[in-house]
Amino acid sequence: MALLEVDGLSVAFTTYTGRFSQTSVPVLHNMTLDLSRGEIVAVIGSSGSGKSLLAHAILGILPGNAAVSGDIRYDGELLTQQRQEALRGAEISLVPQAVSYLDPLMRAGAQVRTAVRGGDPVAEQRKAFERYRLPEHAERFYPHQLSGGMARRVLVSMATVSGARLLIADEPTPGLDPDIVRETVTQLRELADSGTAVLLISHDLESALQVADRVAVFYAGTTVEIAQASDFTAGGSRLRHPYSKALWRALPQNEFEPIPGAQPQPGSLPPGCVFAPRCTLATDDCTAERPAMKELRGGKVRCIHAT
Ligand SMILES: Nc1ncnc2c1ncn2[C@@H]1O[C@H](COP(=O)(O)OP(=O)(O)OP(=O)(O)O)[C@@H](O)[C@H]1O
Ligand code: NI
Repeated sequence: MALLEVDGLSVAFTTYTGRFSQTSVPVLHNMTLDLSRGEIVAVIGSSGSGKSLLAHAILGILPGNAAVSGDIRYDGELLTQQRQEALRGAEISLVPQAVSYLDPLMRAGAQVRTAVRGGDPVAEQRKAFERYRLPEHAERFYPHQLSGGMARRVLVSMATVSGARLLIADEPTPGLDPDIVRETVTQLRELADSGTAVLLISHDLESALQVADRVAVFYAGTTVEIAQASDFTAGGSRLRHPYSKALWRALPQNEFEPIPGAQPQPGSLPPGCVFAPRCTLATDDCTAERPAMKELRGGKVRCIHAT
C-alpha cells in the first residue's frame, strides 16, 4: 500500500478584486499522486505549475485564504489538519525551497538540534553534519555565514534528523553546481533506500532522473502524466502525454526543441484540456471537458489522444 495517496486534490485562493468583491482562483485542480516507502517520485513542472502548493497542502501549511478539496491519505488514513500538525516535522518533513527558512538569529547546529526527535540532539546533529559533509565548526555559524551549498545541506540535515518516513524536498538543488546537485540527489536516494518515501520537487528533469523511480509531470495546476523514470528514453516515445514528450525533447542533449506558447495563468485556464492550446494533437474534443486521468502502459495520463 502507498504511504501517501493524493486523490482529486484541488486548491483555490480567494483574492480581493476590489474593496468589497472577491473571486476564487483555482490553483490546483484534480491532482493525483501516490508514493510508497523506499520510493522517489519526482514532481516536475515549470514555475507556477503548483509543485510547492502540493507540498504545502500535504504538510497543512497553505495560507488561510486557500480552500482545499479532495483527499490526501497518509498510511491509509485521511490526513486531517489535526494529523498534519501531529506529523509535521516528525514523520513528515520538508526540505524547503528557500534557505531563508533558516532562522537568521540562530546558529546552524542549534537549529538542527531543535529538529531532532529521539536520541541525543547534539550527537544526532553532529552525525548529520558528518553525513552531509559539513565541517564541525559550521555548527557555530549563523545562516548568513554559510555558503549557499552549506545552507542547503543544513536544511537537508534538519529534515532528516527527525527520522521522517515521508520527506518532501522542494527544489533542493536550485543554482547549485553540478557536483553538489549530484551529491544532494544521491543523499535522497540513500534515504529512500533506507525506507523513506521521498517526494522530489524540481525544475531539473535531468538530475531528478538520476535517482527517481517515477516522475509526476505537472502543468498549470494538475498532474498530466505519471511515468516510470525509465520511460524517459530515446525520442520520448514511451511517454504518454504530449507535454511530457515536449519537456523531454527540450533538453539540450535531446533535440532541444522548445515548444511555442506559455503555460496559462491560474485565473485564465482554457476550457477542456489545459495543454490543448499548445498541443499539436489537439482536436475540438479536447476543449469539451477536462480529460480524466487514465491508466496507460503502467503509468497514468490525462489526454484523450494518448495511446
Ligand atoms: N498565496 C497565494 N495566493 C494566490 N496565488 C498563489 C498563492 N501561492 C501561490 N499562488 C499561485 O499558485 C500557482 C502555483 O504556485 P507554486 O508556488 O505551487 O508553483 P511552483 O510550481 O512551486 O513554482 P516554482 O517552480 O516557481 O517554485 C502560481 O500561479 C502562484 O502564483
Ligand atoms: Ni515552488
